[in-house]
Amino acid sequence: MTEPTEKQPLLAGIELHKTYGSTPALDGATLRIWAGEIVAVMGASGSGKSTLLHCLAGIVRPDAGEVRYRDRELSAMSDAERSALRRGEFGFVFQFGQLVPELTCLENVALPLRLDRVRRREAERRAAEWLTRLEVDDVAGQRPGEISGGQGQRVAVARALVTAPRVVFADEPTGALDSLNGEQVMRLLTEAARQAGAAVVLVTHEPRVAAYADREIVVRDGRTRETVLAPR
Ligand SMILES: Nc1ncnc2c1ncn2[C@@H]1O[C@H](COP(=O)(O)OP(=O)(O)OP(=O)(O)O)[C@@H](O)[C@H]1O
Repeated sequence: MTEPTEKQPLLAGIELHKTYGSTPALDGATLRIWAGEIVAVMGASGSGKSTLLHCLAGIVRPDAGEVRYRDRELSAMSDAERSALRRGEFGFVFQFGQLVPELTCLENVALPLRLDRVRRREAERRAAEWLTRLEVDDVAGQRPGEISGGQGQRVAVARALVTAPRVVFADEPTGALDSLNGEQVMRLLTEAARQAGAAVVLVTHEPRVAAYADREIVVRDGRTRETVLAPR
């Protein structure tokens, strides 16, 4: 694969259309993500934000339009290739951390590495480093049911970043948190992603959360519109 350049985005969804039954979710949405940038996808409930994120991440196949990661078209990949791409290059954070309740926080963060056959000791060493970066090393030995929502989201961010992804998809990562915890999660998520050089696609309807991004895209009735190009 060629390196993304100034002229080539890392990830692009072009003229995406997606209909669920008779409900149009995307109606010609276009979004280009450049390496290392943080993009907020905003819009009203039901406007198509999550569907756009799922198409870009190769989770949902658009009815029309194309999604390109570097120089590869996702629809031309086999399911196995797409899931390898998601595991190797992408990280995910959702509204409710979706940590495995039976595992400790350390084991949760180490899990993606273990699935990639990294040996336990090495996986747990790297997981512990990420818990420290997200300022939740003190909950390493606890299970998700024993920690707060904010701590859980920080553990989920650590798990998303532990595999050194090129793109982190975050769908309302602070949606279940109060504003103080939400701000903390956003600060740590964006600092960690910038340090790691990962791009972030951040779906949110909160302007305060979107303020952490370099750029905002608004989705309305399944179509995208760029509003702000803020200098860093
Ligand atoms: N799996 C699905 N099956 C049927 N309809 C769906 C499905 N996913 C989304 N939709 C519909 O597609 C439209 C866009 O939904 P989407 O979840 O992408 O919007 P959103 O902007 O992320 O909304 P929210 O902010 O409420 O999460 C909505 O009308 C929704 O009801």
